[in-house]
Amino acid sequence: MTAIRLDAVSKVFEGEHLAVDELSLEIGDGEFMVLLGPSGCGKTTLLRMIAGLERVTAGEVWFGRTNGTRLPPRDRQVAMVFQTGALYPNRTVQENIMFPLQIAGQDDAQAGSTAVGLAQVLSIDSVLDRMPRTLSGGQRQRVAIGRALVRRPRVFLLDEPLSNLDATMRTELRQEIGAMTRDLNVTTLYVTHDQVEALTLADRIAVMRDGRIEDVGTPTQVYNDPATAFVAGFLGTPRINLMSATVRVTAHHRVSLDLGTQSIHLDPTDRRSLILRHHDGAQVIVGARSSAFSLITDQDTANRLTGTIRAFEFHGQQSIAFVHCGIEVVDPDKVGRTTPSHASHDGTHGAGGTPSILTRLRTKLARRPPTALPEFHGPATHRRADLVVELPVETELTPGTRIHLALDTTRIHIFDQTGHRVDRLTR
Ligand SMILES: Nc1ncnc2c1ncn2[C@@H]1O[C@H](COP(=O)(O)OP(=O)(O)OP(=O)(O)O)[C@@H](O)[C@H]1O
Repeated sequence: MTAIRLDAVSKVFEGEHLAVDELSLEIGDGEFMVLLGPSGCGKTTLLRMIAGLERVTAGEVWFGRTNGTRLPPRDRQVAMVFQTGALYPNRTVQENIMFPLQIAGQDDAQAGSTAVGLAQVLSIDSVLDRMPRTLSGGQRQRVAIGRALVRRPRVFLLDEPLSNLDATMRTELRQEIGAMTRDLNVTTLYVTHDQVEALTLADRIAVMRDGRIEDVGTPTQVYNDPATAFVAGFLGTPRINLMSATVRVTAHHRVSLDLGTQSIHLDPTDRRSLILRHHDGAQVIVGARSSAFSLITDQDTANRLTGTIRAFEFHGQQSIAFVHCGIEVVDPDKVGRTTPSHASHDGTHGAGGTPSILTRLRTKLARRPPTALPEFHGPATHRRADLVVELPVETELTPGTRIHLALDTTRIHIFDQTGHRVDRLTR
């Protein structure tokens, strides 16, 4: 069953800032959904609209079969934890956790014993009598989580709850949050811009950009089969290489991807050949993760790219080479942003055919001078033009060395000029 359904939800701040743009999303009962996206894409705003802390400008928020769009926060059975869990400074840990139960009318003994039980699960039972100011950041977050969960909410919302913790504490608490929410079977929406948190915690990830969702799926789906170049670029370290290419089709329907000074050829049996063979001359973007390349010595290998090492870094488990191949490399953050995403379509009309605030806002945004918008191809800085390649740690290369790389074409993704996949497998 669906626990939360967002139906074309939008938020406009101060009459002109479109923070969330007709966003639709369903979260299943007991599901752990992670909302992942860069700073400012609207994650917190969306969470606050679900909690009822922010009014929606348009669209609807459903909790199961109840339309909760206009419900006051206290009637939504939603609990929220923020970046820094705000605690009552003059109450002990136990008093903080049991407080929501007391407010709900439970007697002190019962509320106290529930709080102690939850504190044990959260590994803070040894600090029950301490005041918040004497706790570490991680302990404070645990108390905030305990206080949020003590009333068994229908929906648990977490807004970057680990961002102020050190790396060790982050990993520890991350695992505990995952285990606890699954044990309690509480529907959870977790906001982060950290891809590791998203990939490790989520049942499904929704990747947000500019107030919209670009992709939703399991961690494996969004990582291995991303919907857009932006999603491909947001997940994975090092970031995926996006190469500007032109499709070339020979008389025998052999497809190659012309990268400017070099080219790669697709196997005739590769399904991408079948997709691209009718698109001779089309401009595409080829996505290849750094691990899809390997260093070769044989100059005759098909799909060989030649380049010069610009920088070479030791990363412990592997080495990373920055290779100048003379190929135009595309910035994932800029693809598909030639116009503001929210200006690209209209259609939202108020009653009686009057353009709604969203339609008027989109028109206004579309009229802005193009100088305000990012360019499709950024200036070809040296760094942007490098391919980033993962090599075995024992490899030793110095800047200036000329190398040959084989590209495993079965692992590439093909995007159109707007950054949408043309060779998607799943979903
Ligand atoms: N109260 C407000 N008034 C005006 N603009 C706002 C308000 N709150 C948020 N915004 C704007 O809405 C956009 C989305 O903000 P939001 O905080 O939801 O993003 P976010 O993805 O959560 O970012 P971060 O990861 O940095 O917290 C931003 O451009 C932000 O400046």
